[in-house]
Amino acid sequence: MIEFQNVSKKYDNGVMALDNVNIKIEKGEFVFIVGPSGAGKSTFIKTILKEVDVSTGKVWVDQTNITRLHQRRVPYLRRKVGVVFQDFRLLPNKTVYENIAFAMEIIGTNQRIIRKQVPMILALVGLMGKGNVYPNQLSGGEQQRVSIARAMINNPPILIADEPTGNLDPETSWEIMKILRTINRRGTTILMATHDREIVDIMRKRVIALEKGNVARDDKIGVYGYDD
Ligand SMILES: Nc1ncnc2c1ncn2[C@@H]1O[C@H](COP(=O)(O)OP(=O)(O)OP(=O)(O)O)[C@@H](O)[C@H]1O
Repeated sequence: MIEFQNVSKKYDNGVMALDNVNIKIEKGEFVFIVGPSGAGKSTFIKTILKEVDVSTGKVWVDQTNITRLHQRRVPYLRRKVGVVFQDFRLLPNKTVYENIAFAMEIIGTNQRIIRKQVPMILALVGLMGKGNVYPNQLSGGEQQRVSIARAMINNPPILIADEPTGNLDPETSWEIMKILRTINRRGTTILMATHDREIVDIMRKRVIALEKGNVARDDKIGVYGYDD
């Protein structure tokens, strides 16, 4: 589903953010990406979204070599990868329903389908009946649920979650993890970058640790393994 073959990324300032990275992630896996600050986690994620171009090596996403992908094709790549961020990134002037519907409108889905699908995804994330409220009327955990709903509404095969629990208390974080686990069990490949030790240690999933741009660990059932 995702493969990095000898991938290096050197930024213009000379920083080697990824240094000969080889990683293969199969369809349906749940993978944690951990590592100290500056280890290359964000660069790794941005590479999959083609927000950064690699310096050398090849990146495959859903059977496409995206290192060769024409800029014109990038929107199609992004449809295959839902993304959730620590800070939710919802549109403040749109309701919950409109935030999610917007993700369907921009790919040309007709309103009849949107009206049917949005309530279904709201039910999946446990927000039934919240379609008409605005993001600032919701708790952090609820906003993150909206952001997951928006990321999943077009049913991408891959979901990237970049520190999705970073702004949430432990109890709310676990509610979010339950939703991600449900989505994963339905077949979506999930990649989650995190600094949350408890979650990584309890979930017992594959853990890839990046350090200074290198894969320092890659364990089928791994642990967080840092003191921060
Ligand atoms: N646009 C950029 N230009 C130059 N250097 C960059 C750029 N983005 C990141 N870097 C550098 O590349 C290295 C890896 O950064 P990256 O953001 O990928 O790490 P990270 O593991 O995501 O860190 P954090 O946990 O703090 O988010 C760091 O040394 C960083 O300073």
